[in-house]
Amino acid sequence: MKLKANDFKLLLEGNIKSFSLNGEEIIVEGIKDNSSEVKNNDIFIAVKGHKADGHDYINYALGNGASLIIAENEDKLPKDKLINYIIVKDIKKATADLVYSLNNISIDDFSIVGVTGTNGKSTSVSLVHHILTESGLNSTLISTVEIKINNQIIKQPRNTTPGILEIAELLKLSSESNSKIINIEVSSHAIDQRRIENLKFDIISYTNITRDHLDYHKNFEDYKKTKLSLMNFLKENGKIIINIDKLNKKDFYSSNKALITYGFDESADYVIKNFEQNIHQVKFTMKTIDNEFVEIVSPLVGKFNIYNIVNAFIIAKLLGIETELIIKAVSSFKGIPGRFQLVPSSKSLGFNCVIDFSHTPDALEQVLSTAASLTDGRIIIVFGAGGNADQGKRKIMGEVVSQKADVIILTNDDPKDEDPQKIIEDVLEGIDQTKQFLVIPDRKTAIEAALSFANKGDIVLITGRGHEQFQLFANGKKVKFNDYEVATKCIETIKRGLRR
Ligand SMILES: CC(=O)N[C@H]1[C@@H](OP(=O)(O)OP(=O)(O)OC[C@H]2O[C@@H](n3ccc(=O)[nH]c3=O)[C@H](O)[C@@H]2O)O[C@H](CO)[C@@H](O)[C@@H]1O[C@H](C)C(=O)N[C@@H](C)C(=O)N[C@H](CCC(=O)O)C(=O)O
Ligand SMILES: Nc1ncnc2c1ncn2[C@@H]1O[C@H](COP(=O)(O)OP(=O)(O)OP(=O)(O)O)[C@@H](O)[C@H]1O
Repeated sequence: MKLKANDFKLLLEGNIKSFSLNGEEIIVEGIKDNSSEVKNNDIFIAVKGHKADGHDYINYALGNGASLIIAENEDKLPKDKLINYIIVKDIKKATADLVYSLNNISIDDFSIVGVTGTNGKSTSVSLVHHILTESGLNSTLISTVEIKINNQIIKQPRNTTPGILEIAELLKLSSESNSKIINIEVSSHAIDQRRIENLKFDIISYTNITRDHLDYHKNFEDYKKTKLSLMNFLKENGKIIINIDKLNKKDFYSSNKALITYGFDESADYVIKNFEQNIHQVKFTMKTIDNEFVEIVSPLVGKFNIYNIVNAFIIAKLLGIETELIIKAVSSFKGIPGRFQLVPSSKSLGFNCVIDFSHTPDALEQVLSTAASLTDGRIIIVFGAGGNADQGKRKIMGEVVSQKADVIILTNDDPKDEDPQKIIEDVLEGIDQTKQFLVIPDRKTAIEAALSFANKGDIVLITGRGHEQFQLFANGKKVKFNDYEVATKCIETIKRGLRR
């Protein structure tokens, strides 16, 4: 594609501070914001980030063949050569305007569903995607666990919500596959960093807002404000869905037309009733906004998952799916890996082992309460806290676990760049040391210990890392480690020992 100065003026209307375009036309093959990905005739967008400043890589991008530099800071342009550049006031707006226009992506062609909240995003969007595809509709899923168009995996996610250029690429691919419904998880980081620039949501769903990511956000109020600001991206006739048991209606648009509520609270538009569960399934009744009574059976377990199911039900209804189809699809959705995932082989040892991704105080509380309601035996938990993340939540996680578990084994999660011992000490501050507890930093040994302690009827909960495949240590060290696989192997070893 060849673009002239006037084309850029139109595309970046009102955003240009200064520019210098040498020659008649600029050849544009692609748009990149990472210098190492730049190829001949790509535009390089220089972004000042949290770790690095893209402006420092302009020379590198030019060396890779960039045909044009778009940046915010004119002082950082190379002074020793004649280059094509445009200085803009707002780099995120410029990125979104360019990438969507040059790829002919019209946001209005899509129905975009955004799920946000501290916990329950991946489960909710994945279930919506399952309901849509089971009902014969094309759908795109953008989540922490996977990125899929219909049943085809497109790529492994790096973030919960990808950056502007990656979202644009996924919308383009979706369009080519005739998938016009986009289900995307929206993290608070993504809202703050404007990764969702130019998107317009048909539906925005809030699962809950509890403590997390206070390493990034100044305080809880700032975190909540960021989450709530997602409503600015709602289409004019869009809908907001909230869990009324967990969130305050007053924080959301007051217009009853836009807001749909669910919960056990009788005042909700969708009221959950008569819930019962065992380790394999939940069953409940739901009174819908149309006063229908719907019976739901799902292999997902836990009261928190009932919320996720109802959330997905409402989204699917708003997208036009028939109630009967939704009920059928919900009953066949086995969940996503590492979310209250049962390790079936533990059954033969007389106890249940469950892998769960809880890594916030609220998620731990939900999962421990669920486990407690499912057994008269003990709850043995293997848990830790992640590095490079909210340090203040560690003590609270220790307190929650002390209140709800019978045996606590404190271990390493993903320490990342932090000293694992320091993380353990932060969690220990919250642990009730009169409880039965052990500190076993090596995660495999901790899992082995928990599984060896378990008696008939107990539940062993292994939390914090869910589906993750690698344990992350300092200096980028990655060690293959999946909780489900490790637990399965340990159970096999215990069984072999018993047979001898
Ligand atoms: C702190 C943070 O959130 N960073 C995110 C942010 O990166 P950034 O823009 O700040 O990037 P940076 O590394 O400072 O670099 C600045 C610029 O220089 C460029 N650069 C850099 C190096 C180089 O050699 N050449 C070059 O051009 C980079 O491409 C970038 O454009 O924007 C990137 C693109 O969207 C994200 O991938 C990246 O996520 C990092 C990897 C991350 O770990 N983020 C976590 C905190 C996060 O976002 N988590 C949330 C949710 C988690 C949850 O739900 O629990 C998520 O949405 O994933
Ligand atoms: N609705 C909910 N309320 C509270 N806790 C929940 C809820 N749904 C799931 N959880 C807990 O949170 C964990 C992560 O679930 P899920 O992946 O769906 O959430 P998420 O918001 O996408 O988190 P992440 O972005 O970190 O993956 C689960 O393993 C469970 O412990």
